[in-house]
Amino acid sequence: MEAGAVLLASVHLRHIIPLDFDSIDYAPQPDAPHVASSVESEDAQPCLPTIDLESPLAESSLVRACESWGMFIVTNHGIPTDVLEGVEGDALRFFSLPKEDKMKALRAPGGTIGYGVAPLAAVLDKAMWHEGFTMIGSPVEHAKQVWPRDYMRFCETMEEYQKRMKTLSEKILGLLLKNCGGLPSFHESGGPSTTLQLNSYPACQCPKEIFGLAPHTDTSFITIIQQSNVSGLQLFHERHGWISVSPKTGSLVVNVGDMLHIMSNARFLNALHRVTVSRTWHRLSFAYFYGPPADFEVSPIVKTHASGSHQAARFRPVTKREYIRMKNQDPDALSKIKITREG
Ligand SMILES: C=C1C[C@]23C[C@@]1(O)CC[C@H]2[C@@]12CCC[C@@](C)(C(=O)O1)[C@H]2[C@@H]3C(=O)O
Ligand SMILES: O=C(O)CCC(=O)C(=O)O
Ligand SMILES: [Fe+2]
Repeated sequence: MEAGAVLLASVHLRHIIPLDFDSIDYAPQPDAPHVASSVESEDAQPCLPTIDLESPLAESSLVRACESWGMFIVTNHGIPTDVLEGVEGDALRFFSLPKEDKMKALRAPGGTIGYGVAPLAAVLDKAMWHEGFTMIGSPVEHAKQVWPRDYMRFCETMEEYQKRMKTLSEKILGLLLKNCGGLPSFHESGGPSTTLQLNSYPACQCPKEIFGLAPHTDTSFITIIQQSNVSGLQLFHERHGWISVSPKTGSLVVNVGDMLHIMSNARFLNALHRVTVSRTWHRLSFAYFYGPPADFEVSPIVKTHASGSHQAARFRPVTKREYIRMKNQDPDALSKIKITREG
């Protein structure tokens, strides 16, 4: 068998094609039942920090939020309302199409872009009440399959959104890393790796029996999430348990991914989060992932103490490519690169 055929055979289509949302035809999810009921009522919950990016205190607030939560909300982020509304409108236009039209944009086996379930479903071998459309830059090849004559509008909306999100990601990371040399220039390594993922979670008759997205951490440095006005996103916090991150019109959610956790030598928490589904409402979200180039070696930035000695590195250097390969085999890839010291 040729290498390509082996790859094709090893990626089963059931790990790409979303569920049939008109039925409840999925295997029992033993660890998902009553997920929603394990969350405290929203009034009793602590609030995630909200950070005004135009405030003179933005830098210190961002650092504190990453140290204590790994996730925060940003306002005054500079993304115009029409850009936010544009992506929501065009995503809804795509996800509202009949399934056979969406299937024209199906992700290729082993590929990363196009329509399909989140790759996490294959890693965990778990059904999720979710469909996604992933793009890196222009989605033109897939959009053309779906709308042969009218694909440009969708592409322009998505390209503009990604341009704005890249600038915002670099602003946030620049502030976060200001004290330790700033965001590295990825120029010579081919630029940062960036991806936009449109997420759709249709209304579900049995919302307590299945996740929209099962608990996970993102691989990125940071992920910027725009939510439609339906709740569902939850963050795990060691002291508070699962807390809801409710949508607030015009604001964006930012979370720390594994790569920034590693680069900050575990100072910044990588956010463990999940998505629950609603019996009544169709929820959409748009996640922009900003990470290092695939072959750029990410190493912990360690502090030098006043005495001249260095803080110990808690992880060995790793490229995103190698890390993803490990994470695809075991979601707890961090433990594989942890440096343990005896004595
Ligand atoms: C750039 C990416 C990050 C992501 C894998 C992907 O290639 C595109 C989808 C992303 C996503 C979204 C849902 C959760 C997640 C773990 C998954 O399965 O697909 C993330 C991936 C990630 O952060 O590793
Ligand atoms: O739908 C959401 O709010 C979060 C999506 C998410 O976690 C992801 O795309 O990685
Ligand atoms: Fe995520």
